[in-house]
Formats: sequence, structure tokens, C-alpha cells
Amino acid sequence: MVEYYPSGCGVLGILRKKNAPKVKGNLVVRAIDRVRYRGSDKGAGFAVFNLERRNYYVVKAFYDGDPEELKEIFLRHGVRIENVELIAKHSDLCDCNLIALGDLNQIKKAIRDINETIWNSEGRKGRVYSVGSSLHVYKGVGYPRDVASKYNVEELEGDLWLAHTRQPTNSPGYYPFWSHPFSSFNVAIVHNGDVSSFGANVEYLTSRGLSSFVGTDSEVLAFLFEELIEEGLSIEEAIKILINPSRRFNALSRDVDYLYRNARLDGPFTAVIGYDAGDDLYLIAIADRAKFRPAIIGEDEFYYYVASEENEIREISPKARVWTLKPGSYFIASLNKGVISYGRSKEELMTFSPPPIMFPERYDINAYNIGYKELNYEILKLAKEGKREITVANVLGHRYIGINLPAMGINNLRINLYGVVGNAMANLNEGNEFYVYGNVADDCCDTMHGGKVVIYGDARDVLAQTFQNGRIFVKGNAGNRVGIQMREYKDKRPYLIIGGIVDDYLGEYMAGGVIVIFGKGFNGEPVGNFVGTGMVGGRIYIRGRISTSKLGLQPPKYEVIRLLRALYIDGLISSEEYESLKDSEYIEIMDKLKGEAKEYAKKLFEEKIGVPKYEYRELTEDEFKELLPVIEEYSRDMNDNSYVELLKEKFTIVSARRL
Ligand SMILES: NC(=O)CC[C@H](N)C(=O)O
Repeated sequence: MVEYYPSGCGVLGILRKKNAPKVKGNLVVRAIDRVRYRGSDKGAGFAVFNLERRNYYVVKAFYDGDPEELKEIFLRHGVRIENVELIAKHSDLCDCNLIALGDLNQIKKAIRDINETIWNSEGRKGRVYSVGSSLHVYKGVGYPRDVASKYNVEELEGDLWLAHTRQPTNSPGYYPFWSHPFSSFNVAIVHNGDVSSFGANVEYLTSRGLSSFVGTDSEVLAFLFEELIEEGLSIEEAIKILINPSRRFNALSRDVDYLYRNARLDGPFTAVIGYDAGDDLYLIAIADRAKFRPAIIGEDEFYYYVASEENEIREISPKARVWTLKPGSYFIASLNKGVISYGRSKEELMTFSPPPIMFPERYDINAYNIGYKELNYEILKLAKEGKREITVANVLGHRYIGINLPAMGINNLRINLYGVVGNAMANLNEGNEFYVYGNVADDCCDTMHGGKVVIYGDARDVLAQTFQNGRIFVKGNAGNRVGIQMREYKDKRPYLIIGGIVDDYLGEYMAGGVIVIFGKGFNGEPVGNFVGTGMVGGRIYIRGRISTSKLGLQPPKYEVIRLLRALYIDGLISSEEYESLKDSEYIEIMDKLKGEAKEYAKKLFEEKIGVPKYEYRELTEDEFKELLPVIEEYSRDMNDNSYVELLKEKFTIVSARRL
């Protein structure tokens, strides 16, 4: 039996390319069903768009009563309904399609009023949950397959699809009102995470005349996007406001930032937005600036994909190329224009690993049709029978691989994994070796105490959290928050070696151990922002020079200038010093200040702000001696002896700053 434990929502988006065939519903259902363990039986849904012009709107409503009553309510609000069709029942609720004729603005106004009446005044008697010229939302209580079979979703076709499996964190799930997708006039969204700015966002929307909300945090996303576009902003302007980028990078002008302050999203989110602009269809994916939820983007010959996990994409497209969104970034593609924004630079895109190898010539277990518990059980069984090397083919999102082994006293096994490994592989590992011929998902090697993990593809977010002994070798890239809280004790020292590039918060709160980032074949800086924030021990070696602005959590520029001005007024620095320092980076300023001025600056910033120590140089003899055997082993595993040469180059070396 395949057992699943709920964990967080699963999202999916698929857009066809211009000359590609339409996307069949059965593919969408298969893909979202791959991550049904992320959801629960408390809600699932689909949105399908087709770029067709019609002279009417399809209004969809849940209603606890005779659907004909709805017609009257619409008429009272000045909207002519051509046809009312009962399409399904959700216990006592009718699910109806209404064909509305008339002016769009009039229909919009009427629908806001109608929801105010049937949801607010009549105590949740019903709700209009989607309106579109080509958009159809299908949602309900249950798993994606339950909702799909109720509406024959597998038989439908579309240019653009969204799908969702829900693990409710806000608002209940016993009626379909709270299921995703949420929709507002030609816009539909699915979301994984929590919108903690819900209150401020509702305030913003209320000020724009909206008055009826079902209470799921995610719904504001649909309303906000639609409202911002309605106010004349471009798609990119609108989503930059929603994403709420860090003020440190000035992604928005001050005026825009201020004007739309209540339209910003806060909290963790990955969201997929589908938008029918009339002449084109858009697939958009956004990630919060700390990237607290996964977001995988994919592309093959026919389609663009957005998913929570790579296995959703692999289920239907084994050869797609995939990459991740950078923290606080966005992906936009349209049916007519293709990709408008990739969510990271083209150069970075090129560094992502090719599609995984799913099948070796010989293997012991085919994981395709078994759940992760069963897979762990099979591995354990073979280990107990005395097998020292076990090969698994067709891994597709299986989680917690190997987690049961240390507790069972098995610490000298080699496990070869072919495919796409799910979350939390090799957690708590003590002595086993894992060789992955593909990519691994989030939280790999958490609290690993020993043994070895070799990944020939990419690792995603939170790789090697509290990693404390052993070796982790990644050939490709790793994601956000890599090596956080790594530590060492006596002769136990963990080594994390990454051939490619990483995103933000590398080595956050690191307390021990060694991280090496080679950025091989990449010309830019191979790390994101906030490197070594709050670091208290250990060392990070990054090949090449990294701009100091990427290190730690630094104070905003204006605060630093304010301090310099105060130091000048108090006579602690001269006017020349003030002039020469004021345009420098924070770390350079801190290095150049002396005496009492430095003491002041330290008190103000350093004790509160986790900025690590920074050096740019070749390795010392001792460092080289320490790292050489590790890098030789890495080279052997990667079958590429150029890494030892790279070790002789100059590195940015980040370590704890002693105050
Ligand atoms: N698990 C999630 O990502 C939940 C999404 C959203 N907060 C909801 O309750 O529907």
C-alpha cells in the first residue's frame, strides 16, 4: 500500500508553447497526483484557460439553494443570465455555471455585490468563485483525483492549466469555498505557504471596493493581481509589488513602494498565477524573498512547467530541463511571447544539471509504483539479507530515503539512486553512502553525523542543515540556505563541496565545518546574498572574488551614512574621511574606521548584525593540506581531475568575525 503523510500544499502550472498541442487534462492530473502527499483530502482544484474570444462570460458559483434563484439575483444587479446549468453537487451545495451577457465592468460590479449578498449577508449561502471569458475553475473537497473525476477534468484540454492539492493552514476544508484555485476575472492562482499580510491586503482591497472574502489567506493573491492590473500596472510591475522585494535592493521606486504598501505580500509563499489578458495567456510563478517554499520551473519542446517538486514535471516529461526560482524572483511566460522572465539570469540557468538518469542497466528495486515507506522497507530488507550495495531505479519524489537505517544499526551500506529524489534524503545518516544519479529535493542530509553523499545532479534548498560529520559532494548547484548551522566537534568535521552555484543564506548561523563552492564554468559570483549571516564558526571557501555586499545581514545604506555624518559632527572622522567613506560598501567602511570611531560603529552595528569576516586570497599551506585529500576524493567521484587545479586559485574565505 502506498502511504502518504500530508506536509504542505502542492502546486502546478503548465502552459503550452505557441505551436504545441493543447495540454490534456489527464497529464495535469497525473502530475499533481505525484505530490498528493503534500496535500490532504481537504481540498484540490484545477483551472484551465483557452485563448478563445467569446461574447459572454462563464460565471461559476456554489449555492445552497435552487440555482434559478441565482438568475434572479443577477438580474437584480443588472446582469442578464442566458443559461444556468447545474454541473455538480457538493453535499448540499449546487455547483452551477451561469452564462452572463453584458458589459464587463457591470458584471464585475454585480459579482462583488452578489458575493456581498449571498456570502456576507446570507451567512455563506453561496459564492461566485470564478468568472472568465475562457477560464474554468474546478474545485472541491478531496484529493486532486477526486475533484478530477467529479468534473471529468482528464477529458478536458487547455492552453494553460493550474492545479493544486491542499493542506489547509488557514480556513477549514469541509466545503469547496476554501479550495484553490482562487479566481477573480480572468485570473486564477494556486498557492503554497501562508500570506501573513492578509489583514493589510484585505484593507487594501476593501479600499478598492471589495467587501467579500472567504477567509483563506491565498485568495488575496487573485484579487490583488487583478486589481493591480486593473489600475494600469504592467504584469511585471504588479508582481514586483506582490513579491515585496527587500528594500536593500531597491527593486521598486519609493513612490510605488509607498502607494502600494498594503498590496505587498508577507510570509512564505510560492504561487502560480494564470492570467487571460484577452490577446494572450500568461503563466506566472512567484517566490517570497526568503524562498521559504519550493518552486521548480521546467521547459521541454512543447510546454512550460511550474511545480512544487521536480517529480511532478518528470512524471510527464522525463527530458524537460528544470531550474529553480531565485528568492524573491519570478517566472513569466506567455502563449504568444514565450519566456518573458526566467526567474534568474541566463548564465545561471546554464549551470543547472541535465535531466536525471532514471534507469541503470541493473537495479534491485524499481521505485515507480511504491511509496517512500515501502521503499525504505525494501532497502532495509535487502540490507538485512546481507546486501552491501543496493541500486534503486525510477526514484520519483520518494522522501526520507535511508532515514530508518541508523536506528536499525545499518551504517555501512552503499545506496545508488537513479531518478529524482524527494525531500529529506540521508537525514541523520551515520555511516552509509548515497550516490544519486539525478537531483535531490529539499532538506537533504539534515543532521548527518557521518558517511557520505554524492549527488551528480543538483541539490535544492536547505541542503546539509546541522550537518556535523562526513562528506557531501554535489556536482551541480545547490539552492537556498545551504549548510545552515553546520557544526563540528573535536575530530568530527563535516565537508560540503559544491561544484556549481548556490543561492542566498549560505552557511547562515554556521558553527563549524567546511564549505567549498567552486562555481565551475560559471563566470559570475557563484553565491547569492547574506553569505555567512550570524556565523560563529567554520569556514566557507568561495572560488573568486565576492562583492562584500553579499556578506551577512548588513545595515541599510542610509543608516551607515547617518552614522558617518554623526562621527564627522563629533569630530571623530575628518571631512575628507567622510567623503571617501560615504560611497564605500559597509564592510570596507568597517575595516577602514579606526579608534573611537570604530568602537562606535561596532556598538551600533556589529553586535546586532551578523556580518562575517572576509578575506580574498590563496589558501595557506595548512588549508591546502587539509583540503587536498577531500578535493582529490571529490575529483575521483566526479571523474574530473580539474578541481585540484581550481583549489590553487584565489578564494573568498568567509569565517566568523571575532568582536
Ligand atoms: N499548505 C499550504 O501551503 C496552505 C496554503 C494556504 N495557506 C491554505 O490554507 O490554503
